[in-house]
Amino acid sequence: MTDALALDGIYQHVKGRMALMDLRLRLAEGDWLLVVGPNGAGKSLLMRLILGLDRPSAGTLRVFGEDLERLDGRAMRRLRHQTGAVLQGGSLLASATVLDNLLLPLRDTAMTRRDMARAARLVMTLLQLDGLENHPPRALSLGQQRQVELARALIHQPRLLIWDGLSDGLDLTAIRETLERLGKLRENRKLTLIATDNRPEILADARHRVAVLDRGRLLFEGPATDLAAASASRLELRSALWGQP
Ligand SMILES: Nc1ncnc2c1ncn2[C@@H]1O[C@H](COP(=O)(O)OP(=O)(O)OP(=O)(O)O)[C@@H](O)[C@H]1O
Repeated sequence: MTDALALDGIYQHVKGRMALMDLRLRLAEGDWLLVVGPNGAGKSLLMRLILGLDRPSAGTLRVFGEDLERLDGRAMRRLRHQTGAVLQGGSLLASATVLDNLLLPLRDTAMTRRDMARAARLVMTLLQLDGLENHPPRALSLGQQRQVELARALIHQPRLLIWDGLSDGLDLTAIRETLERLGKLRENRKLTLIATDNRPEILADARHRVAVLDRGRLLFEGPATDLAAASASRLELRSALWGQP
């Protein structure tokens, strides 16, 4: 079976220094990976590479078997359609309603207005946003705005979801509940998820794979259940997670 994601020897040079070093990673379809690391570890840079927004300085990156380096514009657009992204910094259009924000990814598709409305209803119900369609984003809480961004990233039924900054606008309970809701998409459609955060607390009850990134290096990658044992014997891992030995 084709991997959802395969990174081999990825390096990224940013403004005179190496910001990502020799990253190797494989995810099967339906795998979920939480990437944790302190500020500046390189999480957002990595997400941008996976989304094809930046190109790596070296190494190979395949998404659903496609080598991003070799894709022409058309193939990249096709691949982007299989991917949804929630990035840091908030990205909702302030002048549009929640519904119009949600429909943005469907703008250039052949979908009918009716199918679009159905797709919007599905993601709004999944993320418990019903009733908010005609509100402007500023009328929503930060957490609701984040959920709208998430709904927009899911409206075209992507196979891969990138969520950079789980705790932006959401507390640990809201993150857990949201991941549980997304679990339906994993069961029904084999959604692959890569999510990042700088708070190791989000790993407390993680049931999936986790990775620890620190200063551009992947210090750990594996089942969440193996992390405690690994960090008990590795000072650098404890220090990356908790900032102390
Ligand atoms: N456009 C840029 N110009 C210069 N340096 C950059 C740029 N983007 C990222 N960096 C640097 O690359 C490193 C990794 O940044 P990145 O944003 O990926 O970290 P992060 O792990 O996502 O951090 P955070 O948890 O704060 O979001 C940092 O040292 C950052 O300063």
